[in-house]
Amino acid sequence: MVVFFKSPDSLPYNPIMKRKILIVEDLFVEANHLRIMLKRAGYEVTGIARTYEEAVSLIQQDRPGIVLLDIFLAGKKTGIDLASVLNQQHIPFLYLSANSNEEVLKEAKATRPSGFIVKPFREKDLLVSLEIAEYLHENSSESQLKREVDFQVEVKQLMKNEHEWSGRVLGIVKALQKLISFDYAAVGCIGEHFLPFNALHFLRTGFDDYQVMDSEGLRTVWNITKGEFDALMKATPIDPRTQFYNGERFREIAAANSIRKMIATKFGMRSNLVMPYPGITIDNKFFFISLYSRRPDAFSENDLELCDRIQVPLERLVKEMTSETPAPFPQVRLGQSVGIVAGNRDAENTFKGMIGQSHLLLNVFNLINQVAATDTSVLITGESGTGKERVADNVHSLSSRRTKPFVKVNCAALPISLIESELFGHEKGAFTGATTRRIGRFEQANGGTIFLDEIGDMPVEIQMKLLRVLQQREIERLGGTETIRIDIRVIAATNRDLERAIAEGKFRLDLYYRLNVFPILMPSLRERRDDIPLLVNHFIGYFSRKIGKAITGVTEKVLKALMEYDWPGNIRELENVIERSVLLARGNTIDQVSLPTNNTPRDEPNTSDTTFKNIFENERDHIIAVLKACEGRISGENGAAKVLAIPATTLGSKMKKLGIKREIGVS
Ligand SMILES: Nc1ncnc2c1ncn2[C@@H]1O[C@H](COP(=O)(O)OP(=O)(O)OP(=O)(O)O)[C@@H](O)[C@H]1O
Repeated sequence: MVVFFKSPDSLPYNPIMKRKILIVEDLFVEANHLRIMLKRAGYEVTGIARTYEEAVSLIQQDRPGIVLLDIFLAGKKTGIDLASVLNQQHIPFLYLSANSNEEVLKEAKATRPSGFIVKPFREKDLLVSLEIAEYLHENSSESQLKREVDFQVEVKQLMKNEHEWSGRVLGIVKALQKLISFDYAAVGCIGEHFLPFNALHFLRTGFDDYQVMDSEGLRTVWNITKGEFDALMKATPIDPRTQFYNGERFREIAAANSIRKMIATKFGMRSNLVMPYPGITIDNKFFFISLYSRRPDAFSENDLELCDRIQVPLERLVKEMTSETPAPFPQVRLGQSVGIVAGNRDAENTFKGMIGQSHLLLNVFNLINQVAATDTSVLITGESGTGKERVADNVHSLSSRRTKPFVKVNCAALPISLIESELFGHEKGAFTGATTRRIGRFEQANGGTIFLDEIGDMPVEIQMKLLRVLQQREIERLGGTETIRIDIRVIAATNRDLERAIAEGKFRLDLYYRLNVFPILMPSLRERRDDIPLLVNHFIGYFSRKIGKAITGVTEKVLKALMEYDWPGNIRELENVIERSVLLARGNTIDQVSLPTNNTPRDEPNTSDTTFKNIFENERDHIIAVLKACEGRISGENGAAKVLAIPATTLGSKMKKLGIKREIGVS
C-alpha cells in the first residue's frame, strides 16, 4: 500500500537518513573537512568533484542521494550549471556558498535548491540543513505523486461521465489545471474539416471557469475572415515533440503571423507549452494540447517530465474519444460558443472572502487548491494587506482539518516576555503571576491549524523553540515536566524579506526551510489592477449594506483614479478608502475619492545621490509623519493604523522596533 500522506512534519527529527552524498567543491581543504563531518554523521560520501565535468562523471558512476554544491568551481562551468543536470535527474542539492552577491544568489535560487548553507557554518547547521533538504525533497515528490494519481482517476472518469467531445475536452483542461497552471488552452486537431475533433480553445476567466471558443468563435473574437484564419492555421505548425517556450523564445515563435501570435496579442499570453500526440491522428493531423500562460516564465523542464508521465493515461483517453462514432455533426455548435462560460465552481464560493479574477490571483487559487488537502506547512509572503490571512483561512477551510480549530497568533504583537507562555502555555506557579494553568496556542490548535502571522518578527530566541516543535511535534508547558504530543498543521505568513533577515542573522535558516515547504506569494494590488473594479464593487456592496445606504457604484473619473493609484497598503487600504467614500457619499454614486496626495509615479531612484535612506529609516520617517497627522492616535477611526492600513497591533510593534515614541506624534 502506498501512503501518500505521511504527515511531512511528523517525520522523526533525529534519524538523518544515511544516504549517499557527493561533494562538489573546488577547495580541497574545505571539501575534506566536509567529508570528515559527513562521515562522522554516518553519511556515505561518494566522492569529491572539483569541476562540473568531474561531478557529472561521478554522478554517472554512483548516483548520490543528495549533492552539496559550491557555486563557484574550478573550470568554466559553475555549480549553477550543474544544478540543471541535478534537477533533470531529480537529485536534491544544497548550495554551499560564501556570502555571494545578490545577482548570483538570485540565479542560484532560480534553480530550486533544497537549501543554502552559508560559509562558514557549524557542523550542526550542515546536518540540520541536510535533514531539511531530504525532508523537502520527499515531501514535494509525495504531494506531486498524489496529484498525478488524482489526475489519472479524474481522466478515467471522463469517458463514463461525459458523452460529448467538447465536455470531455473541457474535462481534460480542468484536470490539467490542477497539475500545471495556465491561462489558455487549445486542445484537439489542427484544421476545421476534422469536426468534431478540431481544436477548441479555452480562455480561463475564473478559478474553474473557461470561455470556450471553436474556430468560428475565434474568428468572431479576432474579427478575421475564414480565409485569414486558415492562413494563420497553416502558419502554425506543431512540433511533434513536447516543448515549452518561455520569455524570449516565446516572443520569437509568436513574432510571425500565426494562431500563436493571435493568442499572444489578443489574450496577452507570454509563454507556451505544447504537448503533441503524434500517435493519435485524424487525416494525418495529430492531436495536441497547447497551454499558454500570461507569465513569461510559466513552464519548466519539470513540466516536460510531467507531460511525459501523464502521456499514457491521456493518450488512452483521447484514443477512446476519437474511436467512438462521432455524434451527429456539428457536435460543437459553431458560432454559438463565444461567451459560453464553462464552469461550475465559483471562485467566490470556493475561496471565502477572496474577490478577483486576475491571472495572478487565479494562480494563488490553484496553489491553495493544491496544498489544502495535504498536511504540508505553508509560507505565505507578500506585502501588508494583500490577503495573506485570507489565504491561510482558506487553506484551513478547504483541508480535512476544517472542523478543528484555526488558531491565529500574531508574532509581532506578542511581547517577548509573554510569547513563550502564550505559545506553549504554563503550569500554575511556573513564574510569579502564573496563578492558574494556561493552555498555550499550540495546544489550543491541536487537531487543527496554527497560523503564525508576521513570523518574520518572531524573536530569534523563540525561533529555536518553534523549530523544535515543528520537528518533534511535542511541547512542554512552561514550568511543566510533561511532554505533550500535538497534531497541527502550520501556516506562517510574513511581509518581510525572510532571505534578507537570514542574511542579517535575524531569522534562522533551518526554520525558514522548515516553514517554506510550500510557498505562496501574494501579489500586490498594483500588480493585479484588473481586480480593482471587482473589489470596488464588492466593498461598495458590503459597506452600503452595513451602513444602510443604497450606493450603486463609482463615477468613471473615480474608477480611473482608483485604477491609477499604487495602493501601498493593498486591499486593506482600498477597503478603507471605499468605506470612507461610502460614508461620505451624498448620492447613489461615489463621485469623489480621497487618495493620499503623494501618489506620484514611482521614479527611478536618483543614482547620483549617494545618501539613500535605508528602508527602515524610510519606514520610521513615514510612521512619524502619519502619527503627527493623527495627533498621536494609533488605533480607531482617526488613528494612524487606519491611515497606514495596518492593524494597530502591528503599528505598535513597528513603533517599538523602530524606537518611535507615541508622544512624538503629539505636537
Ligand atoms: N481577495 C480579496 N477580496 C476581498 N477582500 C480581501 C481580499 N484579500 C484581502 N481582503 C481584505 O483585505 C484586508 C487585508 O487582508 P489580510 O488581513 O488577509 O492581509 P494580510 O496580507 O494578512 O495583511 P498583514 O500583512 O498586514 O497582516 C482584510 O480586510 C481582508 O478582508
